[in-house]
Amino acid sequence: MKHIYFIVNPKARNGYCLKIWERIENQLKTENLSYLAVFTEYPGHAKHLASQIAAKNKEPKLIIAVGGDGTMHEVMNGIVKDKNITLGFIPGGSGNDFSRGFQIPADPVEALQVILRLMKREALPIDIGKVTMGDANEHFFINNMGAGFDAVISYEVNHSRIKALLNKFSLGRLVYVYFLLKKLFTYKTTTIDLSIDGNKHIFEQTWFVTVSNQPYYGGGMQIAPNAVPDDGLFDITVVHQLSRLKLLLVFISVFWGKHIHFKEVKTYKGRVISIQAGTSLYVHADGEHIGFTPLSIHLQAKVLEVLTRRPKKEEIQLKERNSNDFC
Ligand SMILES: Nc1ncnc2c1ncn2[C@@H]1O[C@H](COP(=O)(O)OP(=O)(O)OP(=O)(O)O)[C@@H](O)[C@H]1O
Repeated sequence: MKHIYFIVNPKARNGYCLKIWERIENQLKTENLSYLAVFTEYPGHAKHLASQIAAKNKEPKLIIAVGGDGTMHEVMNGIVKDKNITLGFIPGGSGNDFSRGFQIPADPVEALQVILRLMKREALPIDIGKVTMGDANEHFFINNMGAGFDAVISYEVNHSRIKALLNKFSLGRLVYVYFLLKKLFTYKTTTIDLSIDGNKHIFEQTWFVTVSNQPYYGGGMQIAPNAVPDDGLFDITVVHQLSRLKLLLVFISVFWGKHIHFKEVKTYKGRVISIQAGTSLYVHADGEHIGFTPLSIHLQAKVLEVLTRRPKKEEIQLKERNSNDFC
């Protein structure tokens, strides 16, 4: 049996995650499991803790991030080069897009029970993205990254007091709507040079570009409804040449993944992507601000093992083929 470690961000969901952890701990007592739990003390600490755990010895370990997508992002960045780690996630944040995309229950105790069941089976090896920017650091993403308007919004969200206020009333997801409306009338679109697997595209008046490994971001928006995390491809979405008013319409449709039918929304699939713009654009990875364009992204195929209820890509394809044969 793998050693189990929990990395808990007590500040996720503006402190509510600590209460979530107490519920999980109570459940763990009834399961009679041996585990170690550590708490983050500052931004970036989850990455440090995860890499320390991974470096302890070469035995296979299960690390479970308890927090939001930012916590999962940090934990993943801490262990990405270690082959002996399986990652799990218990949603304790405000957005929790990892759990949506990887089919982990929204209720933390249910999520724990699912994880404890999944750990007895094979984990799913998934792709991740490596972002290379002007700085010396490597940044990896597990859900998605974005450059432009969406990254400005996620920057504002993460630095706002309103998030805390809305979280108090369990309305944390609305904070994205608030900042979208706030920035909508002042944001300046720009020309973007996008290269996807060597094919060059130029987009005028671009709002943003996202590169997705799974469908969800921004607290439940299906920005890339067809993204599959173990297919060796990213789903790229470009939103450009759109009036401010129509952007609102597109925004509403994103919750159902219907935005891809607008002519101003372009979608591609690819492995190696570079993004350059006339001005330096804000960039986020998994909703965390990581810097500014220009940048390049390389897909790392099936390098990370995660606990998920998502079937393997091959199983989904087989099911689809069987149901087509039946029709
Ligand atoms: N002890 C701490 N004190 C302050 N900030 C912390 C601490 N531990 C982690 N953080 C920071 O908290 C931030 C938010 O965490 P996280 O994204 O997990 O939660 P969230 O914002 O509530 O959820 P989501 O990203 O799903 O909306 C991260 O940027 C992380 O670096």
